[in-house]
Amino acid sequence: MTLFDRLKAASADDWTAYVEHDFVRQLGEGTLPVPAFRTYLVQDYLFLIHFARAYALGIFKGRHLADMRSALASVNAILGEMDLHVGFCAEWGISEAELERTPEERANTAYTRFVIDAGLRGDLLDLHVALAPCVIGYAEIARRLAATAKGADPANPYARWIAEYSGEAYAAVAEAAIAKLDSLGDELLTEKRFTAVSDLFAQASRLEADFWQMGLDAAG
Ligand SMILES: Cc1ncc(CO)c(N)n1
Repeated sequence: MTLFDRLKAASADDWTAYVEHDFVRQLGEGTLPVPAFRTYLVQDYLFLIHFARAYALGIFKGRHLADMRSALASVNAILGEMDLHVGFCAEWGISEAELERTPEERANTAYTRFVIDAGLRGDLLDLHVALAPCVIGYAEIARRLAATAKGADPANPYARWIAEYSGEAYAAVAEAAIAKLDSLGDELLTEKRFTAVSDLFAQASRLEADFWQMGLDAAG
């Protein structure tokens, strides 16, 4: 069993509330109100900036060159993908100026700063456990949606989002994150520490669910 599967099993209810959130269900069915998705997209731009900062912290916290290099590659990948995200936002009529000027929603602040704090206070294992629900969760969500008729239907307005996160490139990122958790666990996890690490995973999963809810709330 991977450490990721063990963490997921220990937080089964929080995990399910995140990956099967109403926002996700409506995204898959193509019924999600556009204002909910737009709010989500703008906030996700702001989220990704802090996500890059969290990986940058991984360079700082790395004990081995390999850890520092893989964190650097992640920072590069996220910053590179910001262009894609900006382009995707443009398709939804969201300009770069709007992305820049929109204030961060509190659910976004809570989540991103929680992850950064987990890494600041702890070590690389704490940081990667706090990051796991984001990276690995999106792959799991999109894979499930892509396997449904409505999720795979090009007429679904959210088909591109589903395709992006269910694609091979993102699946490889998620697989790497699962493997990274295992190698960090081998190095740093003790059974005594499991509860604290599991609490981080559960909290990050709840904050992901709040992030979806933020989108739904914006649609009223
Ligand atoms: C809120 C959130 N979680 C996870 C991901 C996956 O990278 C994302 N883009 N946004």
